[in-house]
Amino acid sequence: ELRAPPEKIAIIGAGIGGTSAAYYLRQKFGQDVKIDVLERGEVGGRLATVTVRGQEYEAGGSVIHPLNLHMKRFVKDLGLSTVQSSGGLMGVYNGETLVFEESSWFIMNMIKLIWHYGFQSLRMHMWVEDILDKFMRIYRYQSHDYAFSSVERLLHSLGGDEFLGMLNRTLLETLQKAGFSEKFLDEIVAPVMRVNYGQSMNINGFVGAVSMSCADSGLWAVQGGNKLVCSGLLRASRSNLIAGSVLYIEEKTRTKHTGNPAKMYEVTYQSGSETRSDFYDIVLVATPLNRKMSNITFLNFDPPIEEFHQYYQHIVTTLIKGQLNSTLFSSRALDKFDLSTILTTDNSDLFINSIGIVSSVTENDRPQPLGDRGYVWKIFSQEILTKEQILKLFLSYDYAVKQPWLAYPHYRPPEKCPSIILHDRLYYLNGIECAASAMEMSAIAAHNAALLAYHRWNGRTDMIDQEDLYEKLKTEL
Ligand SMILES: Cc1cc2nc3c(=O)[nH]c(=O)nc-3n(C[C@H](O)[C@H](O)[C@H](O)COP(=O)(O)OP(=O)(O)OC[C@H]3O[C@@H](n4cnc5c(N)ncnc54)[C@H](O)[C@@H]3O)c2cc1C
Ligand SMILES: CC(C)=CCC/C(C)=C/CC/C(C)=C/CSC[C@H](N)C(=O)O
Repeated sequence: ELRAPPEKIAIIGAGIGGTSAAYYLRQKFGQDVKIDVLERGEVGGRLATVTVRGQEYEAGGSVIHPLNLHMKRFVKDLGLSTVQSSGGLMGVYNGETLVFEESSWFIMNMIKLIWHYGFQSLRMHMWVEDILDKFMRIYRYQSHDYAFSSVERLLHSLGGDEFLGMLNRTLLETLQKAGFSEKFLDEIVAPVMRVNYGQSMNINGFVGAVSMSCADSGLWAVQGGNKLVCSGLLRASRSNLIAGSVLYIEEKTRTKHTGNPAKMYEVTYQSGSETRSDFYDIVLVATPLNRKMSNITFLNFDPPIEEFHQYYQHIVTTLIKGQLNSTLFSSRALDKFDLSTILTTDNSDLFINSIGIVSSVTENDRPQPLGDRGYVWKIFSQEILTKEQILKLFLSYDYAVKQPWLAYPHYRPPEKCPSIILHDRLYYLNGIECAASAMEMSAIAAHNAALLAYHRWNGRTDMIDQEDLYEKLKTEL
């Protein structure tokens, strides 16, 4: 028998994690519960666009994998449209020369890859596919309402000791052990890690596999901007958005309107010049917990809630409309230069991680040049680019917009993921980023936290941390 639903739930953060949590909590707890989403910045968080000459471009989370089923479902349920991420040709620059260049002919490309790296790229594709196959089990578990109390248990249920092992070893160790050559790792794998996570092959093997999956075809984005999913989910869940920066969370005993005392969480937040607070039965924290990013203090918890010190990688996205100085990368002049993305090898002398032509959030086709002064290029770098650096990259440019981020965890295996259950009815979503940071990972964490909160509220421990779920659900068919 189910207990009466909670009266009020707070979610801190209106990024994809917080807004999908609102959506799944509404599904589980029904229409009567009041859901407040507290956000101190913009709805969308790390899903954000910037405007270049009147057009919007993704500056944060931009591409979505075709097998990211939560994101797919949100887009469908919210009636949004999608755009395909434009392919274009990719090259890899090592600071002196292009060590690899894609060809527009499929066969030619295959021959080039085999010539350079033997069958390593095919083996890599198979390695990623095997991991994705296991990863996809999460959708089955979640559709049957199963939840996990820790990131490690969730990953173990998907890929057993192999997945936990990937969290504890570097991608480099994992792939060397699997027999990949140094040349392939340096010229293909390391550049993919640099464009996606701004880090070397010393990240954990799991996030390495997630990052390599971006080489698959069929990547897509939301027409109008990925952040539209967040505002759509807030609306669909009929949550109440509160503009405010959460300062403290404290457990207190309150007398409910039934006259009974109950343990609740007091959430104190700054809204403009005012400090306000409210009481909640359940709280979900959907932002990375550290001083630099959220600065939330947990007051008077016994035992105290641990301090989180996870270091997030500083990355700068720069969008520039201009004419590329192609001679920086090759001897060919711009009219003969057909690459639209240039990745870089792990060379500390380079001041960029990658540079590529991007489409605006409304373009559904190949990117178009904006007027006569070239395409819009997206550059990822560790530091803010100086004018001199921009002038090295471009023959001319007429607009540059820079967006710095604390983007994703600085991965340093072995990873110890933060707890999901911080206290009795206080949950933390972003611990999942220690395995891999991506929109879909936040959506998975949100669904899991909503199920976990629901089962724990109703005392349904049988739905939490079930072992051998894969086998159990197979025989259930
Ligand atoms: C440059 C870049 C490129 C990326 N590219 C991709 C990609 O192509 N594909 C992909 O899948 N992922 C990508 N990612 C990762 C993806 O964007 C993130 O994993 C995801 O958006 C995280 O969502 P979240 O809701 O968990 O966190 P966030 O989006 O960070 O949301 C947390 C929210 O909480 C708010 N907040 C923080 N503290 C407080 C407080 N005290 N009180 C109230 N509100 C607070 C913040 O303002 C923020 O809005 C990229 C990230 C970056 C930075
Ligand atoms: C979670 C799974 C199985 C797959 C997600 C794959 C994916 C889309 C990962 C995103 C990785 C990431 C942080 C990319 C950042 S850069 C993206 C893009 N190259 C750009 O130019 O913006």
